[in-house]
Amino acid sequence: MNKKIVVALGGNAILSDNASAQSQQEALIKTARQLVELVKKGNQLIISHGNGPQVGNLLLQQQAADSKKNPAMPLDTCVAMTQGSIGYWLTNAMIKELKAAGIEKEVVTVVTQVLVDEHDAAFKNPTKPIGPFLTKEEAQEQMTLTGATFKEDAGRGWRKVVASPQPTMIVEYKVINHLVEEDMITISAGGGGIPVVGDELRGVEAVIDKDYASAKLAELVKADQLIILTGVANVAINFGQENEEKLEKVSVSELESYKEEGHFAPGSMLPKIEAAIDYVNNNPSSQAVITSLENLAFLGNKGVGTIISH
Ligand SMILES: Nc1ncnc2c1ncn2[C@@H]1O[C@H](COP(=O)(O)OP(=O)(O)O)[C@@H](O)[C@H]1O
Ligand SMILES: NC(=O)OP(=O)(O)O
Repeated sequence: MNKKIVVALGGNAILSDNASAQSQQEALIKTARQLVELVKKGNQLIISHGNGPQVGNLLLQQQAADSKKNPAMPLDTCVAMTQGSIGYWLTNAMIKELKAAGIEKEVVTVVTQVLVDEHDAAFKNPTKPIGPFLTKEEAQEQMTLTGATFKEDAGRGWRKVVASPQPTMIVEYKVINHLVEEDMITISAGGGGIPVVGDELRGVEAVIDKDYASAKLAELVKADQLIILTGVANVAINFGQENEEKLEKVSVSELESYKEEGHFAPGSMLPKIEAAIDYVNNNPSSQAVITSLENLAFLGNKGVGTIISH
C-alpha cells in the first residue's frame, strides 16, 4: 500500500480518567498497538497528537510556582513541555510495539513550532478548552479567583479556554519530511505545535488546535491521507438525538452544508470537520478520515469511519 498518512491522536488515545504518567503511558501502549497495524500494511506514519487535558493540568501545576526561585512557565513553554512528555511516552510505546511485531523502524519526536498571525482575532476571543472539566459552580469560582475564562464544553462540563489562533506554517516541516523520506516514524506538531510569531519565532500564549495543525502538516508533507482519531467511530448528523445518522462516505460540499446547519459542536467535532475540509480542498486527490482508535485496523471495510473526499 505504502501511503503517507498523517494520524492525529485525540484525547482518549492518551488519557482516560486517570491523568497519572503511568496511566497515560498505558493508554499510549494500546494506541501504539493500533498504529502498528497501519505500519504492518506498509504505510508511512506521521503522527500528531492533542494536549488539551495535559497542558491545562500543567498550567494548574504552575500555580504552585514562586516568582523568584521557581517561576511559573508561560503557556508556549507548557505546550513545549507536553510535546516532550507525550512524545517521550509515545516514542517508547511505538518502539516497544514495533519490536513486538518484528518491525525494525526508527521513531523520533520532533519539537515542533507553528507560526500563527499575532493579529489573529482568536487572541481576543479564547475558545480552546484545556485542562479538567469543572462544574458550573467550580468554574465560576475559578473565574472570580483567577480572572481566566471558562466555557461549557460540548455538554461535558466547564473548562478553562485559551486563545487558539490558526496555524499558518509548520516551522520544522522540511525536517519532518526528510525523516519520513528516511523511512522513520515521526511524532510532531504535538498539542497543535508551539505557537510562535514573527521571524524571531517568539512564543505566544495560546494553544493551537491539533486538528488544524495536523491538516496543515498533511498539506505541507503532501500526505495521501489525514486520519483524525477521536472518541466516536463516525461523525454524525443530529448527534445525540433520536434521529442521529452516522456519516460514512461524504463529500466536502455535503459536509459544508451540514456544518452550516450546525451539526458539529464547536470545541469538539467542528475543528475536525473544518480541518478535514481544508485538507481535502488543498489536496483534492486525497481523503480525510474521522474515526475511533478501535476502528483503525478495519479502515477500508464498508461503513468503517467517516471518509471525506471531493
Ligand atoms: N456531530 C458529531 N458527531 C460525532 N461526534 C460529535 C459530534 N458533535 C460532537 N461530538 C463529540 O465530539 C467528540 C470529539 O471531540 P473531542 O473529544 O473534543 O476530540 P478529541 O478526540 O480530539 O479529544 C466526540 O467523541 C463526540 O462525543
Ligand atoms: N491542542 C489540542 O488541540 O489538544 P486536544 O486535541 O487535546 O484538544
